[in-house]
Amino acid sequence: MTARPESPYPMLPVPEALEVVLAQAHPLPAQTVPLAQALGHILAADVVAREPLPPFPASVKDGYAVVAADGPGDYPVVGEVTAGRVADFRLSPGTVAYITTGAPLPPGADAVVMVEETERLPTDDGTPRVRIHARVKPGDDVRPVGVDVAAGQQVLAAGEYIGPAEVGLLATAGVTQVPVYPRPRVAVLSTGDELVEPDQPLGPGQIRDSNRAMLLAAVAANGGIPVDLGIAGDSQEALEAGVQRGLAEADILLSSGGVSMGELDLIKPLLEHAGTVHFGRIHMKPGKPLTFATAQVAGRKKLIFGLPGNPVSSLVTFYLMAVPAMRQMAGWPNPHLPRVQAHLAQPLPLDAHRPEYHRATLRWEPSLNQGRGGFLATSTGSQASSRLLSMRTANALLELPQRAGRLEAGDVVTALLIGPLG
Ligand SMILES: Nc1nc2c(c(=O)[nH]1)N[C@H]1C(S)=C(S)[C@@H](COP(=O)(O)OP(=O)(O)OC[C@H]3O[C@@H](n4cnc5c(N)ncnc54)[C@H](O)[C@@H]3O)O[C@H]1N2
Ligand code: MOO
Repeated sequence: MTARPESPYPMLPVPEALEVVLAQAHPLPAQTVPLAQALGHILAADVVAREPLPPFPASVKDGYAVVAADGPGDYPVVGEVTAGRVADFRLSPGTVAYITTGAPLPPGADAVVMVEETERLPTDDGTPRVRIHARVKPGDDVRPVGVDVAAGQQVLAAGEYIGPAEVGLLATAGVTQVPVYPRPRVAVLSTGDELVEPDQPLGPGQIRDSNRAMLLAAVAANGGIPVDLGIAGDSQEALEAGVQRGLAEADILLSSGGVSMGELDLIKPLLEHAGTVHFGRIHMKPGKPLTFATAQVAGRKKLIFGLPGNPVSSLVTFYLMAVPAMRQMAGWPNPHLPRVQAHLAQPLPLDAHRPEYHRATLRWEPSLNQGRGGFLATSTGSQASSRLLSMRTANALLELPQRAGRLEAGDVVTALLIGPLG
């Protein structure tokens, strides 16, 4: 009797595999990008404001600049200051000046009365007059110099994510060349003789290549720069050429297909040859044959994920392993997918042999937790690795334990977020 074929690769638990991946993923060398391209990057240096904001005492309201000690009464309006101008006069006690929101307070004034607390009076000599109804204190409705941002204050720290507010703070500080960690370039190669381009009719035995379009989109959606390597057939030469091109052009290479036990599953041996294979199987479903390798190319370490060919397996393992690696290379201090608790909307069968990452759609349900609210997880249905419809509308992967039996509706599980909670 001959020995049964068996994979030589130990099956790593997912948390251990993720540690192995993250130990290899290092932030890319920092660069400078124009402010208009900074969104979505991680800042690589602290940002300090040189000037205070506001740089002058500024009115908070549309109304009248006054000397607070004057109190309510009728006053001549001796001038006006609108935002962007400065007063060419000094306000004396017993007079007021018209002012708009954001305009510099004229010298001599120490407070603002909003227009709703005043009344225009008829004029006899051409000088406008106003009745002030409100009593104000010095400083009322005035933003002192530096109240929003002090000169020398640190407004952003290295390691922070640049969202819209941070773009605004960079603009406030006058930083138009922004030090950031670049987005990783991620190349995507589909493998398999059965694959044709999505615009092709299907011949016998053929299917359309869905993984490449999907993974290129997933790379872009997760902050990477996608690089399309096309389809490589199941030959050593074609695969080798695809892998070499990916390693030359990108920081991370994603291949899909050809990593399990078939005679044409050539990716593992090819990666053993091209670099170091760190693991060749993980203890989970779907995506058991995920293979992770690194290669040194022109002095730079490249990461390679041999994703399983089944469309669901490739996308799930992309989220679990490649997204954290991409984030770490892009400078994220915490590269992990966010995790929340969710209540099951229906019973779910468990797998006795592997922990499962069950695709589900999470939404906020106000009636959960005795009316305090919580996330309700609705399964996407049959979880076959080939059924991409099981990823449709999924914004979470439920972390189901390896065990016989099932979970019941209402049971609480942890969920990794892979999409917006819309
Ligand atoms: N004897 C064993 N067979 C298999 C095992 C095993 O342990 N022993 N593992 C199974 C598991 S789990 C998975 S997952 C798959 C992964 O297989 P491969 O990575 O080798 O992928 P392929 O065999 O090339 O393809 C699998 C499946 O996916 C389709 N595919 C591949 N690429 C694409 C693409 N770009 N777009 C759409 N569909 C694609 C392909 O046609 C196959 O149907 O292996 C099991 N087998
Ligand atoms: O792990 Mo495979 O992904 O079950 O189909």
